[in-house]
Amino acid sequence: MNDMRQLDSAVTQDDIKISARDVQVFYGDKQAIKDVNVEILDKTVTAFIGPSGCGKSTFLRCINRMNDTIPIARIEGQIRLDGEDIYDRRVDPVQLRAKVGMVFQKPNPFPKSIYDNVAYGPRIHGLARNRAELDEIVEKSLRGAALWNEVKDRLQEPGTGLSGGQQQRLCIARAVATSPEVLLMDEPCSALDPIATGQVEELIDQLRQEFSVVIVTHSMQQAARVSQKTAFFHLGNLVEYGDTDDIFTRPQDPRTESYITGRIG
Ligand SMILES: Nc1ncnc2c1ncn2[C@@H]1O[C@H](COP(=O)(O)OP(=O)(O)OP(=O)(O)O)[C@@H](O)[C@H]1O
Repeated sequence: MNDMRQLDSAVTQDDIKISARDVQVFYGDKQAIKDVNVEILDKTVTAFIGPSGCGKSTFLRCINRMNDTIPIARIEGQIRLDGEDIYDRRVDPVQLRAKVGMVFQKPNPFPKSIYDNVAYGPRIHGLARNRAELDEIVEKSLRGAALWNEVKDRLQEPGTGLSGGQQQRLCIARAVATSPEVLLMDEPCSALDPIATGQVEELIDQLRQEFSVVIVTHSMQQAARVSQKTAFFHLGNLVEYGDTDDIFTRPQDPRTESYITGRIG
């Protein structure tokens, strides 16, 4: 069992969006995640930090069952979204991923127009009854991703023709278009310059007004800037979880302290 810090008593059951219980992940015989227990709050940005290879991305991918796509990956334990077990046999992973969207390290727009990139999810999930409704969703999502003003006059141009930072915001628009409840972001700024990084960070802060955001980051400065909660992972263990301010100023575990002061990692 990890010596994880408890949530503060002000947190109620309603605030908990995701709860993970005794989660283990294996790739073949190798264990990548060990006995992770954590509650992720709604309308909050949670940062996952820790040295390379400690399991941050593996655990993130458990939350929308992206690990299902890796044949040798096996998960034990339980992850609940609003109290529902997401690994229950009746849960359709495609539906789950509409509710729990994901943005990857490298912007990966589809080889389609800007419009069609954003319209893709709503089309496959039947979220619009007609073209006007679809137009509305596309505009709202692009506005939500702070990209509308830059692309409104060229919606039919390819998404791949945008700058890296614009492409990442397009991927965020694509993820928010299905009205997700949780947005998972795996190092979303690592391929971006400082200006584009600033724009995406500002966006993350706006997105948490609507839903729960979980971000994997190598940058402790970024974790401190964007998150309210931080989870520190080390060698597959969730070592410490708590308010971001506390993790960075008063870590309880010597491994967390070593990492934030640059002694491990
Ligand atoms: N598809 C895979 N097949 C086999 N092993 C994997 C796979 N993906 C990850 N691993 C292993 O699982 C462990 C955790 O990797 P993971 O990518 O989750 O760590 P991370 O903390 O996100 O690392 P980084 O910060 O470098 O991205 C590592 O030992 C890694 O080699």
